[in-house]
Amino acid sequence: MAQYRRVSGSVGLITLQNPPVNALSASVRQGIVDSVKRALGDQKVKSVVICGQNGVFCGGADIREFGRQMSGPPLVPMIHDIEAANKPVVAAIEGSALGGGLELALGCHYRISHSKAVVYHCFIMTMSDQAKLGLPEVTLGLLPAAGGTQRLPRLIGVPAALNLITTGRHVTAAEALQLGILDHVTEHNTVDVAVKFALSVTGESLDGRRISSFSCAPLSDLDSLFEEAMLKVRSAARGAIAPVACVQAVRAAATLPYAQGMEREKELMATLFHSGQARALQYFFFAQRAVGRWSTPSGARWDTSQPRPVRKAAVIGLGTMGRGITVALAQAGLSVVAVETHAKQLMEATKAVPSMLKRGAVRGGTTIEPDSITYSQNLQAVADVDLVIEAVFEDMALKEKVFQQLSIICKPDTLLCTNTSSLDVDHLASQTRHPELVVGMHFFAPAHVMKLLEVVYGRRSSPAAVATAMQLGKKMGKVSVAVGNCRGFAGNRMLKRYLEQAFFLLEEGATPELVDRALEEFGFPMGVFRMSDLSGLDVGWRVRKADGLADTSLTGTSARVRQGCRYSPLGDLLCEHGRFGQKTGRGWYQYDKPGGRVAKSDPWLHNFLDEYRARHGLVPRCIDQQEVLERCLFVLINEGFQILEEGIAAGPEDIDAIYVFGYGWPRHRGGPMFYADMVGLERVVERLERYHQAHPDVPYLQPSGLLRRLVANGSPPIHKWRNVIKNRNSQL
Ligand SMILES: CCC/C=C/C(=O)SCCNC(=O)CCNC(=O)[C@H](O)C(C)(C)COP(=O)([O-])OP(=O)([O-])OC[C@H]1O[C@@H](n2cnc3c(N)ncnc32)[C@H](O)[C@@H]1OP(=O)([O-])[O-]
Repeated sequence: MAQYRRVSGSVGLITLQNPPVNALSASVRQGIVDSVKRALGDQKVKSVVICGQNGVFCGGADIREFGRQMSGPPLVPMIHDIEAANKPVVAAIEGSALGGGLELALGCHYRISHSKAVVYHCFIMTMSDQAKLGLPEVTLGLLPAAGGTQRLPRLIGVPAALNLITTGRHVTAAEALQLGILDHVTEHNTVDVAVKFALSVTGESLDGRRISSFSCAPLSDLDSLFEEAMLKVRSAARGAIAPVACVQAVRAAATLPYAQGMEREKELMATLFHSGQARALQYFFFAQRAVGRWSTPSGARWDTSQPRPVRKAAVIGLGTMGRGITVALAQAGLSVVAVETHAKQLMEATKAVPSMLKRGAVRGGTTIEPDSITYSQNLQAVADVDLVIEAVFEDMALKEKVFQQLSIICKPDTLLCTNTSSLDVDHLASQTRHPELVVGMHFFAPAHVMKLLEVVYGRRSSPAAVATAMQLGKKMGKVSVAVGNCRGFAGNRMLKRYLEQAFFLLEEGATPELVDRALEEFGFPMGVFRMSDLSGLDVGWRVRKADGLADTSLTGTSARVRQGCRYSPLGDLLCEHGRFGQKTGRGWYQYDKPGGRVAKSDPWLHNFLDEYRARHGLVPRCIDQQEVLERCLFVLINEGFQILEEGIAAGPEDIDAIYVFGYGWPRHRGGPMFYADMVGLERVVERLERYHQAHPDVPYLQPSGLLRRLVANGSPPIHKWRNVIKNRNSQL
């Protein structure tokens, strides 16, 4: 709803009231319509201010209403009536003006916002503008269809509007002022300033204040500007339709009169509104927030577990991961002790880390105090820290030793975290005096850039330990997802199945190019083989060797079988040929030099595959893209259901967040579990069964118990899966 009152004698003050972000629900829209009518009809009122309750102007349309039958007054005529008003209307923007919230402000005659100059946050100095403005609809699979695509280009010009609308990025009040979105910023109380301003413009002509009457600033080569914009969104969006529609809508603003532009905006929105991509992106919006409400099977929860304060942290091991973690901690304002026992590696890190920090500071517009990090070759340097993140080589014996030492050196209440990507967290905990203070913090490379953090709780991890790791992740700007302890945790455990299928497809006749093309057309930034070349084939090989799997001396049928299941030694054989991927200039593809980035098809690899198939009596067959997608994705999804069944992840949102933020799953497809829901659970079961019949030596193709149960329960929508997971006999 919206509250209306008269202030300072002649200003009608309309306050949006819909906590927490004053989203424009039906009742808020009705409240605005009623209040504007009242203000315009009251002769004592000479001007109007619109603001939001609790320091937030408006977070936009109420996303929860999108999937339902819309009721209440629509936004477009509501904003039109505000713009057409014969009394000045001023938007007082605190907190956020996003989506429909900014579109509402663009309908007002003046916009004033809050900007705070400088904030010192531990060692980092940031220019902090409290208000954030933007049109993020594209991130929800939509476009700003309450006039945003037509007013913004008229106000700030086509290139700047294209940038904001196609990326959905939020801008600070300072940038918004510079762009011309705002008329004024203040460090004082925004509503008070807006009321004073409203009094000062009473009676002034509004002719030059209605944005819909503006023309877009003329540009010399409009066609090439839009062609370029289209190419850019198509290459960045990888199949997402909303950015393309956004470009088309802005083009309408640049080429058509306002009324026709609005018609075009409406038409384009109609194509997006009920699309699967919009559903996926809106699901993902809420999924990201759901992962913050974590819980563990032992009863620890986000709202009852108190995190400990962490001011000083240590990182052990300054290889690629350790350096990235050090940077992420320093960027979060922590004091960091960075320990590396190898002198050469330490020396390299003392050069690399500051330059990574510098690059990050330039990108983020911040300055950083390099003294926040101290380097040491001696583990004793961690004696007084609150939390340690171990990032040494992925070797259990080495990690055991480190944990035993840490347990002696550190304060008794220091949290001990491991950045292992698959090893047993409970086993590491058992090496310490306080196993309840041990958790996994599984970062993804590069650790200072990638958004995902898997927080792995062990059997004995205390609620406070989990809460502390989750909160620290958030402080580092990560999406922290709490998962249980098992081999590979959630993400890598699912990935293993996906990789296996990709190898099997090669054995059966596919090429890396075919598999990668199918996955990239699906929306992954890189197919599985291009990705393996980038991350290095030797990483998995080392793990397989440690597990006793990578034995290429085996011949005959046993060469392709391990523990009674089908196994492909292709990756092991490539490594034996010294083909580790980009770093050696050869992998599943060839590169112009070691470290080269451009993957080229490699005739050697194709010959190698032919010979391999001939050696093992495998007759290559024609494999199409659909089979590639079904085999690779459905097996990964199936493992996801198994993970849910075992309680390793608490809900499908956790798995989807892990895959979107950590593994490049296209966001406009919502994540693997949402994708399964979209495809239809029955179909997933049917295809898995079919592939399992064809490949009985691959047990993971058998549909998981939970997947079958969901189908038996009538394939409920994804938001009801948790009920079935909780209640094994659920009939919903
Ligand atoms: C014709 C149509 C044209 C217009 C289209 C649009 O406007 S499309 C919209 C364009 N607008 C956007 O895309 C803006 C989306 N919102 C944001 O980006 C951020 O919420 C924020 C920056 C406003 C505040 O960040 P923060 O970290 O302070 O807070 P937080 O993020 O944790 O959210 C707190 C709670 O509020 C909930 N909620 C939030 N917004 C909405 C909403 N619009 N609706 C419903 N609910 C919303 C959120 O789910 C969470 O609920 P929970 O989990 O507690 O039950």
